[in-house]
Amino acid sequence: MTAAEAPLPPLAPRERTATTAAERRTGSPLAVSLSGVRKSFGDKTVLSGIDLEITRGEFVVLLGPSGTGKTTLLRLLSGLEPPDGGDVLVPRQRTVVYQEPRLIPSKRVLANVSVGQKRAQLTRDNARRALAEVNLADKERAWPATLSGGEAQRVALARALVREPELLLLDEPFAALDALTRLQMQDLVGDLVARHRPAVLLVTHDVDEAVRLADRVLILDNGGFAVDVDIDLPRPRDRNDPEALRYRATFLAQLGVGRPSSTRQDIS
Ligand SMILES: Nc1ncnc2c1ncn2[C@@H]1O[C@H](COP(=O)(O)OP(=O)(O)OP(=O)(O)O)[C@@H](O)[C@H]1O
Repeated sequence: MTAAEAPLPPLAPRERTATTAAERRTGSPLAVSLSGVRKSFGDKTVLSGIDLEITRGEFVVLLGPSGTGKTTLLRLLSGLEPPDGGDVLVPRQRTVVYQEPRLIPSKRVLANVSVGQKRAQLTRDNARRALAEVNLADKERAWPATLSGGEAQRVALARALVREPELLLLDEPFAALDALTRLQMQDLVGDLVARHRPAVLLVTHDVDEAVRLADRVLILDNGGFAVDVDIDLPRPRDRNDPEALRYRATFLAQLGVGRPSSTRQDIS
């Protein structure tokens, strides 16, 4: 079963009568709502009552020390992992991009982009448009094995885009790329998200990536969010901007790197 088919209840923002804090803050309808979500593996509690709202078009980056539950939270949102308790409301149209592109070696690039889609829902034209959006129009007949790592990851992005997700889940999608390609991919993803406006949850270990891309940064620690802060910086962002450096230093400190621990109050 694909994530898009997983049996989680869809959120229907237009049917909501009450306006949530997140909707008031951003002016956009809600895409994700978690309430009191708990998850343990054996006697290890990973998520101990998570509340989270993400609005349509909001780019949320999730940081946290290794093993704190970032991927578990992403898997809950994708529908691949059931919660032990609490409510998970996500849109039906959601898709995940992973660290590795997960292309089908025996299918050409265009077929990889449209894989799993019903003919009625998706024409080859849509797949071609998505490939053009990731600057790979000339690769539609290429085999995955002939692509560079960055190209393969752009095909994975096109495959996600073509589904027009309301929720885009990104699980360290740039982690395996070289530094220059990583920066180019960050810009590309930033542009694509601005154009398509899904809600986004990006899991990463890269604090610079968080400051460059996020509308909002969460740091997961000890089963809950130690930090939940809006990144109030104009785009495109300059990583050497003093305010960007201040966010960076604060997040690193919260993650136990650099100066002593800081919290949300230091930033806002
Ligand atoms: N299926 C599972 N069975 C048992 N334990 C699990 C399972 N999935 C995750 N865990 C445990 O839950 C904790 C959180 O794992 P998770 O992969 O979500 O962390 P993470 O923050 O994404 O880590 P990293 O940054 O290292 O990728 C870890 O201690 C992990 O060993």
